[in-house]
Amino acid sequence: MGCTRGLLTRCLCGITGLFYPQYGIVLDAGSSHTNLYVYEWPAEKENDTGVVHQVEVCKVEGLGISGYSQDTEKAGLSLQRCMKRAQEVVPEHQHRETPVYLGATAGMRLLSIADRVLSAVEKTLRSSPFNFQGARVISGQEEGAYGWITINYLLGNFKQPGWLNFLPHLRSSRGTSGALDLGGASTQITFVPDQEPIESQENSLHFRLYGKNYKVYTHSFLCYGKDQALRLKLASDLQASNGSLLDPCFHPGYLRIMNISDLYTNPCIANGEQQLPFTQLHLQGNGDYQRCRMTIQKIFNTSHCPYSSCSFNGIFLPPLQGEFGVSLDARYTWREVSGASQACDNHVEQQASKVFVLLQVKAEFPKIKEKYLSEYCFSGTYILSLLENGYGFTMEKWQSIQFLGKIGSSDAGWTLGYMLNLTNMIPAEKPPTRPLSHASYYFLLVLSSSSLSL
Ligand SMILES: Nc1nc2c(ncn2[C@@H]2O[C@H](COP(=O)(O)OP(=O)(O)O)[C@@H](O)[C@H]2O)c(=O)[nH]1
Ligand SMILES: [Ca+2]
Repeated sequence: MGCTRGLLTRCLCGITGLFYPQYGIVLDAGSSHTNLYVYEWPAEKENDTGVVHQVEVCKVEGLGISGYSQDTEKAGLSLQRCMKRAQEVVPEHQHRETPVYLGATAGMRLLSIADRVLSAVEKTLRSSPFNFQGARVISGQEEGAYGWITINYLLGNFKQPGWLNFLPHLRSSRGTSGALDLGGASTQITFVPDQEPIESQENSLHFRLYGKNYKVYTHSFLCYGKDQALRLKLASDLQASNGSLLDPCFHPGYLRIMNISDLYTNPCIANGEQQLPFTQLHLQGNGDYQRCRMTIQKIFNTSHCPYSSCSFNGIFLPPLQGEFGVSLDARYTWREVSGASQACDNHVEQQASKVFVLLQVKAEFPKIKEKYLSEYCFSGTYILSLLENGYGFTMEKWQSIQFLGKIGSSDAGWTLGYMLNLTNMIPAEKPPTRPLSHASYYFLLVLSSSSLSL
């Protein structure tokens, strides 16, 4: 319908344009995999809180984009299937106006040739019909901040009930939730501490959202995502071994042979390869939850703290306060956390029961891919160690932790917060409460103009 003719059609266009939901696309290029998210919101409410929601998630097949460093073209090609899926989800007449963003996280922070991979990815995204808005490596601080914004936006914690505007002195400082995100190559902790000031500048964020100021603490531990943490642990265990390891963090019956060079050609592991008199690691599982905790404990250096309080490796951490949501990737880990001691602690008397244990773990978690299943003992035990020994979540504070997969229809994770920020959908000031919504305002306008022209 052409929108250039008379007032009435122009207004009608205005109204129908308001009724079209709007869309945004974000690709989360993680160290182990990429997910594409499509978000939707009603056009006339975009500055309200809690109205943007996820309508599609497409898991990109293959590696995380940093895994294509030897063949960067494939990094771009790997995204094509999900980009096609996004074209089916977003109505065709809105493709050109729909922004698409790609944010890459820790896997790309660790890659020296990240730019080459990003330019291959950019080529694919530019060739799509959407409005390409950039592909970049986001910082650990951004990843923590946007994860915090996502969780609190979806929980409605930025929404101040309307009646409080008439009694500002009574305005409830409705609390916000802390956000914990455990990836494969990094992990983030973000929350509003009670204690002021935040002693280290690099951990301090200031937000003004919907008319309220937030002083937020965040830290991203590069190399402490669960995949890199395993490498840190093995590199430490290796120093006191002759090339074969009985590892309590793997279930009995687990066998793995690794090239030492694969372990040490990784920016997370400080050099140590040349001192080793062997080139391969023979790893055999002999699951023991408590001993596994002890071998993991070694990768958290708590020997020095230049602040009033620290987490580990000399990083400032104010006293924990409030509720915490553990986001997305850790959801998988929650299954592992709840099954950790079971997945590790199978004292095995004889060969037969080793097979039984493996089958039992498989039986317990039939849908889980073999790759993840084999690391259940380690990854479940790792998140427990990270929370308790790394961050100091004592057992009673555990009640304050919610393992979040989705909040409503939307995955918890940094991508929604990233898009809200880039599309300016979180105003610094609270939008004026409109007596009428745009749509009803237009409708009345049309009604009055058509009665005039009749
Ligand atoms: N157990 C399990 N883990 C998963 C699954 N999918 C992804 N993960 C893990 O979740 C983590 C995702 O990390 P990712 O976001 O790629 O890395 P980041 O760049 O550090 O954020 C990795 O450790 C993956 O192995 C799954 O289906 N099951
Ligand atoms: Ca991630």
